[in-house]
Amino acid sequence: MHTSTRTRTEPTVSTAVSRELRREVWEANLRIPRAGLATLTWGNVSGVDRQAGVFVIKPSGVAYDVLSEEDLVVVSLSDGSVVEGRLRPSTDTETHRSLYLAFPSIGGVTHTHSTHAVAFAQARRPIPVLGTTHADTFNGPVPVTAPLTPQQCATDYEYNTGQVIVDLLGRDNTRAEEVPGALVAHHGPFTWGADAATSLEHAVICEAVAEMALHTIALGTVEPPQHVLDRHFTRKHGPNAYYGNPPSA
Ligand SMILES: O=C(CO)[C@@H](O)[C@@H](O)COP(=O)(O)O
Repeated sequence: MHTSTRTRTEPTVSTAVSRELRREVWEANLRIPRAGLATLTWGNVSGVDRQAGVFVIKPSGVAYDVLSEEDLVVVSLSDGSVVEGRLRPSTDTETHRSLYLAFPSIGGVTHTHSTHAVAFAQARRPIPVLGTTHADTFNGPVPVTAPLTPQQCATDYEYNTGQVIVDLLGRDNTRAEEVPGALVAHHGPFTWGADAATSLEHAVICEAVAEMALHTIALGTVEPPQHVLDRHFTRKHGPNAYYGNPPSA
């Protein structure tokens, strides 16, 4: 189903999730190709409604240019079953679910195969913090997991792909908030955030800092001063943040 020739279906009324969440997840998925983060259909975004106990995710293998809001699939957070939708959900659905279950404050997850982040994942190297662009968003290197074992691949492969990230972050929700993404070894980046749109934004940043890091490594790296990095992270996060303006301003 990689082609762009699927015809759009007529909208149906959804009952399992709000129109707002469905719209937000749909828009975040459309931003994957617009941000240059995916070849073909190599990326997916989801968003969770914890009160309803479900999350909404892109269907597997559907081209972004024909993806409709009604194509999205609603999945149970507790057991991964499809609650609503006529298409098969993303093959990465269980990875998203394991991240939602491990980190209670995240509201959205994005997975892509963006080129520079994948290069680090394939080299099995974390993306190092080399400057303030990185430190603005990630309070530390973007870490890389261990490769999955034969056992982890044989059973529950996609769920285990999430679990190696969860293990990497020590099952620590605060750490997941401060480092909102990780590289799965030989696979690629998963990022998350307070909602689907923020998880997508973190995927954009992850790719940008990976590209910058590769260029810096080619030139020769210099250890950045930690106090400058800390200053940048705290400008945007925590009680003393002062970056940006509220949407209403
Ligand atoms: O890793 C892969 C494929 O190897 C997937 O993330 C990517 O192709 C997206 O899959 P879906 O179309 O979401 O099932």
